[in-house]
Amino acid sequence: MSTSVPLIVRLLASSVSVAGRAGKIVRDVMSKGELGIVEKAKDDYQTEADRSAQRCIIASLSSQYPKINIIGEEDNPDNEGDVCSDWLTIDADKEVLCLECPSELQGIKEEDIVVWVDPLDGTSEYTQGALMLKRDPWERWKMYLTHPLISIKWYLSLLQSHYGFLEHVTVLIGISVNEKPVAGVIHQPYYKNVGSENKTGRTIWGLQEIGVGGFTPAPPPNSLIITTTRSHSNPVVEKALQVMNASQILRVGGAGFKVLQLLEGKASVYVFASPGCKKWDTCAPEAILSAAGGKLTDILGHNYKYGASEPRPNKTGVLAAVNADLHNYALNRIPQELKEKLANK
Ligand SMILES: Nc1ncnc2c1ncn2[C@@H]1O[C@H](COP(=O)(O)O)[C@@H](OP(=O)(O)O)[C@H]1O
Ligand SMILES: [Mg+2]
Ligand SMILES: [Mg+2]
Ligand SMILES: [Mg+2]
Repeated sequence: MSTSVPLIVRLLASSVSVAGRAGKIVRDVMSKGELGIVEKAKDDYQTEADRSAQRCIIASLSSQYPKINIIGEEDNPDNEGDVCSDWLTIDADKEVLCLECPSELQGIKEEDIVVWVDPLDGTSEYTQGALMLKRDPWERWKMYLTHPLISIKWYLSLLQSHYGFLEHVTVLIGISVNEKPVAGVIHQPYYKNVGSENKTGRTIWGLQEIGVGGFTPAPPPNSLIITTTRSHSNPVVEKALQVMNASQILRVGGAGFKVLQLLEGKASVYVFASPGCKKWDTCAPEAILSAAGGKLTDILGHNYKYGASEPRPNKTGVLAAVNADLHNYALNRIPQELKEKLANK
């Protein structure tokens, strides 16, 4: 790769390639069927796919950009240095390499950059998607035959909903400079490309001032559609949803997938009044959403900072929208009392 390409553009191009490699690891772990689930905390799981994908991403990026501070979600105490050569990816996406460098980022050095890695966003949906894939096809038919009350239609819809969860899974690589997310990658390992392209997965990228790529942006829906957590709700999260007066609430997994829904016109606002999300969940989605003209802040309307010493939790929740007007609308609807509750937690 030519070093005449500006650092931030090279790093984004490398991140696009390595996110695709990590996505393949995520699919391979699922195909082998041994997920190696570890419960890190209540409602917080890690699988072999989270561990392996993170090792692949961190080893690949740090071998090429040794002075960049790379922070990943998972602790991998036993195997930090053990990465097979097949996982080391030094390719760079050719289309991204041709991008212009934003004027503000022309002189930056590796030391100025912090990369936030979420090797698998939507782990809860990944493990639940696995439940259905693991079942033996013969067992499925036996289940149908021995339960005459279960209609084929009902069974197919159940199957579809579990397979559907895998679509929520993403690999997130967020690039921040001077505490601000400036570029990012969301890779969706289970996205099904329709039409002539016979490949699974897609990679969306964004770069400040330049724009977004890897998908076709769509205008927001005509009515207010909110996207929120599927697996980490609580009474405060629900209260913040009730006050929105939305026409529809979509409950899906992962911060990456929810921001994809905003970018693709499936939803207009992402509301999560909980301290559960961390910097690696929001860095890449925020960078891409801002590059597309959207906005992601906490529930109080403040920007998160992405310096290496910042606390990992996004303590005051997440509020994101496809544009500043909708963000403002949602911000004004959240009661002060609820904002204070999160701020004082
Ligand atoms: N209460 C909670 N405890 C732990 N993690 C939480 C959480 N609420 C949200 N998160 C994390 O935030 C991300 C998005 O959550 P959700 O799908 O509920 O919107 C997930 O990332 P991971 O899947 O990478 O762990 C999830 O684990
Ligand atoms: Mg996790
Ligand atoms: Mg995550
Ligand atoms: Mg994760």
